[in-house]
Amino acid sequence: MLSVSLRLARPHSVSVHSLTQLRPLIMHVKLRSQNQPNLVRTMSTTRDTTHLSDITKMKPSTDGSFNRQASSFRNFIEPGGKFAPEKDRYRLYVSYACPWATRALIVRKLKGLEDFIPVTVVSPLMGTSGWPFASADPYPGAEVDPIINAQHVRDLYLHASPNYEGRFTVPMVWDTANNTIVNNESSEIIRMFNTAFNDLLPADKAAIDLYPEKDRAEIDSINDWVYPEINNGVYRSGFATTQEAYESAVKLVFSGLDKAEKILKGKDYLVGGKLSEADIRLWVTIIRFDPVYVGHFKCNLNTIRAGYPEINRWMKQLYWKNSAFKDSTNFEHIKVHYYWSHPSVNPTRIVPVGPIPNIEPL
Ligand SMILES: N[C@@H](CCC(=O)N[C@@H](CS)C(=O)NCC(=O)O)C(=O)O
Repeated sequence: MLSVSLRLARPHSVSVHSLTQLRPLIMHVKLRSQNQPNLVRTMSTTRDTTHLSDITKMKPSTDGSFNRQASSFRNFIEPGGKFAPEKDRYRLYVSYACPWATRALIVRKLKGLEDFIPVTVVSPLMGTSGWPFASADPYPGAEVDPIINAQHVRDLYLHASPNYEGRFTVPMVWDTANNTIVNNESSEIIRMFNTAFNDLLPADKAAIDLYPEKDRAEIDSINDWVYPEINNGVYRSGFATTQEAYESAVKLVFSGLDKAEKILKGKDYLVGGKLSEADIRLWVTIIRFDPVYVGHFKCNLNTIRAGYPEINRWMKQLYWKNSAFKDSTNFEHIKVHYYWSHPSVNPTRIVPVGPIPNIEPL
């Protein structure tokens, strides 16, 4: 059975268009459901960490709203620092499903860092032990961990910090020189990638600045509402456990989209007439909106394609005209992850077939 799903592996940017195409995926998902160990022996510990990795054990606040935990590893790669920029010293761990990880993938590619910072992709089937590598779940497109042969992302966290009590999230940047985690906060990872390696990069890549001094105030002011209202807003809508918490979250999502629609009217970019981190941070949520958030997270007051023509145009242009965006997007991993990995939201784990297409042509 295992070899069946491997043989049917498809290139990562192919989207699921029909029931026939979904079949191998469904077989894989069934297999995976039968194999969910709660306690996994890691390189450094055998303590039960399911309260940190099992999303169904996540506690909402008393009013039913979802609160995201702050990231724990907040070091910076910088010239002259403990974490100096060096080729092949750092590894980026990602899920193609995850919007925060996609931020890091896009910036890595835009800055030409593929030869400097290798990437490892996890399986989209995040279960009770968190994100699995291909050795634990050989899902098409997933990879094994080449550093410590971790079975799950949590093994790396516990290797770096055996008493770690946070969540085992991606994206995460690993330092092979010190065998530790540098950073697991995407907003900081993209800032590091934007500048830290500039001295090692060819001039054209070093010159790319996604957070230019002159536009910083405007980028910051957009990020300040895009994160709570849109990026995290969709999660607050989907993970709400009371009607009131859901309704206030979903309304905020759409008021955020209304603002973005106005700003993008007749424009290709949010700030300064050029691509910036503000575009990347908004885009990773918008690309998932119609395929996942409308249904799975109940953000269904409208869709991007029917209700937000300016956002839709901006999203499509970035996807179809800039390979950093398209190559960082894997609709199959995105859809399967959300619909499979949140059993409290979708207990049947059925993955909807639509929308078709996942993104419209230009
Ligand atoms: N603040 C983090 C959030 C990252 C995050 O929440 N990633 C999710 C996937 S989209 C994750 O890995 N969740 C695993 C878990 O919470 O157990 C960032 O922006 O980097």
